[in-house]
Amino acid sequence: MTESTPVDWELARTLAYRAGRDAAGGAEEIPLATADGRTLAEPLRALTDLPAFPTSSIDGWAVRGAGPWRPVGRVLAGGTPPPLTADGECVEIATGAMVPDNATALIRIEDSVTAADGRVSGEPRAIPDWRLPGEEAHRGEELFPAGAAVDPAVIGVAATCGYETLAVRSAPRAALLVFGDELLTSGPPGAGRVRDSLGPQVPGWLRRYGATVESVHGPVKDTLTAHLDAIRAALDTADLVCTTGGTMHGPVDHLHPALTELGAEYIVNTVAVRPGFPMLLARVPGPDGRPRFLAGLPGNPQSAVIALVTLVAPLLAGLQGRELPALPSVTAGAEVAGRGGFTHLALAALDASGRTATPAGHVGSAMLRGLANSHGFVVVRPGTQAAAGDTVPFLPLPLMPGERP
Ligand SMILES: Nc1nc2c(c(=O)[nH]1)N[C@H]1C(S)=C(S)[C@@H](COP(=O)(O)OP(=O)(O)OC[C@H]3O[C@@H](n4cnc5c(N)ncnc54)[C@H](O)[C@@H]3O)O[C@H]1N2
Ligand code: MOO
Repeated sequence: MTESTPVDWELARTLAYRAGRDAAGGAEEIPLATADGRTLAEPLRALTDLPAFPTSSIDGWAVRGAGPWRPVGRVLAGGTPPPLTADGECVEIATGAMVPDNATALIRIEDSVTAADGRVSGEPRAIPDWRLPGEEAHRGEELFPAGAAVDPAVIGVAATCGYETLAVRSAPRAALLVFGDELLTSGPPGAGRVRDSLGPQVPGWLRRYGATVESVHGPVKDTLTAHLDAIRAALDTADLVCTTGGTMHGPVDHLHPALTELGAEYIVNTVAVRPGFPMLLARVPGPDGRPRFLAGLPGNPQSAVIALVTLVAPLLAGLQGRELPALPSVTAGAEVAGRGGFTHLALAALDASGRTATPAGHVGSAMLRGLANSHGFVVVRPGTQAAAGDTVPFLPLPLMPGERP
């Protein structure tokens, strides 16, 4: 039986993050439109001035000198206009069109009058109605550093600059193995059997933390041989294998013996956190010599999610070359008990302002109802407790906008 001293919760996050960062994957060049959710492997620099040319922001007239002006042509978006050659000339100009050389002002169509002889008069606005080259960015300027998350807006900026592809970190590949002969994969629970609630749930969390999910298998039979075979097969294609259940030392808990057999090295073996303390993270030699990781998530479903937010999220952040996110502070909406020498992660829902977190109900480690009604966890550090009104750290779940009322 493997006895170990639980690692402080903050330290466990840091150790998981560093392990990921030290093994961060290579870079790949992928089409821009497919880069959402990835991480920049190199700084993104402006390829040209932005805008790249003086650009009209109105429909109207580009004029030279004092009016009235004689129209000598028309310039539409996409064209390259000839210069205005003399004072008193103007061209009709469309929004987005390149402003001709020698233009001294732009006049909005609604601010202009065209006389019977065709000449145009009018007043330019006080704030010029065109955008100058380099107003948004200068050629070569760093717009986002390496390690920045790519989101739709970043993709938009890259497209504006003229990129077709982006150099991004390879997405970590994850696999999930569900242990437990008592688990049903269909129908309602009863007669000693429970439904597997982690096989269907964990892949979604892994994807939200930036991993691709290569395979999900389970329930894996409760024998050491079956565990070993399943872990070895998963390691063939995955950088990270997550297992659920079997983290303790019961008669059919085979994870620790399997890790010994595989020559794994513990990065974290049990964490001083409630719920979730039997969680673990190990480095396993991969078939190609590159390090692979195994995260042992406890079988109790809420504890499994706590292991994801505690160990797997930082590991994946590190593997993707991202920063370890700092925890925001919120106000506790009610008292949150401490857990002695352990950190307490208490499920809580944020109010509409996002600043006050009120502890949820139905938060037993075997329950998921509290999780599904929470935005994350209030963090109560060892030897402390939180009173209503106290400022406390908050560990958010990776939710999408609109997923909680
Ligand atoms: N003697 C002790 N026993 C236990 C302790 C302890 O300190 N001393 N700690 C408890 C804690 S805390 C946890 S957490 C669990 C962790 O156990 P395992 O990781 O070995 O998980 P299992 O024994 O396989 O399962 C525990 C529990 O969770 C249910 N389960 C498992 N997998 C799933 C799943 N995919 N979907 C839904 N439910 C699942 C399983 O049926 C058990 O009820 O150990 C405690 N015991
Ligand atoms: O991790 Mo256990 O409760 O702490 O379920």
